[in-house]
Amino acid sequence: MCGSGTNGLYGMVTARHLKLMGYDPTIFLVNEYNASRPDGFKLFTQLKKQVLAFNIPILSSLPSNISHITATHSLIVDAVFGVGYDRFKYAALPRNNKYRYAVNVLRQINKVKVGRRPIVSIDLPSGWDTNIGNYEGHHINPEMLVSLIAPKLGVVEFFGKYHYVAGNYLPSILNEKYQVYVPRYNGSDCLIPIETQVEETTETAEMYHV
Ligand SMILES: NC(=O)C1=CN([C@@H]2O[C@H](COP(=O)(O)OP(=O)(O)OC[C@H]3O[C@@H](n4cnc5c(N)ncnc54)[C@H](OP(=O)(O)O)[C@@H]3O)[C@@H](O)[C@H]2O)[C@H](O)CC1
Repeated sequence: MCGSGTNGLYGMVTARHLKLMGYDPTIFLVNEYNASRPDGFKLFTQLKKQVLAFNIPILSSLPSNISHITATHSLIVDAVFGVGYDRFKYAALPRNNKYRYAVNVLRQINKVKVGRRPIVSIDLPSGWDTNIGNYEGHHINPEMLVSLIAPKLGVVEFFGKYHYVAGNYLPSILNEKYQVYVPRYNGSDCLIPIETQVEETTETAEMYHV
């Protein structure tokens, strides 16, 4: 599920990789990239062409029946919102807004108990605030999170099973300037596993031990 910002572009790239690895992804594009952001828009247009050339379907609307999604897909990649998410803007969106719908679909998928489909979030679980995380507690708790460059402040409360840091492209000058904590990559690795503390709640017990 891809949003209309850079996080969504990462989702499209993920779909391309999955296809090349032999999987059969479908992209649900919540909205077209904002044309007033020329660099990103160019990238979006190119990526869209590329994924279509790989025969990856791009849907602009999701089936209203969640069970249809979970029956046809074994894993959901959440690339709807990343650090560009604005919770105040979200709160002001009308009830029938497509971003709201996408976030609600993710929440519904996350609640499914029988025939559960894991969610992998890119950079931040959609609906989480960069600094304060899942502030009202009603957004998704994905099984896996891939933090880009460095984990954001808000994900200290990420209790999913897998957490990785990826995106080893922060120049040291910026690292020093902003005091960003980036764990050390091992050799040519592209990912760093971060230990997670799976919180023992009824929900996580059902998720991981049953
Ligand atoms: N910038 C970097 O150096 C890096 C970014 N990375 C990746 O980029 C994302 C952040 O990308 P950004 O485009 O800034 O934001 P999002 O992808 O989170 O998307 C915001 C878009 O969503 C639309 N939208 C709709 N409703 C809302 C809402 N309530 N709040 C915010 N945004 C909303 C919005 O569209 P508009 O048309 O409304 O402007 C935005 O287009 C980051 O998370 C990484 O994945 C990497 O980290 C690399 C470095």
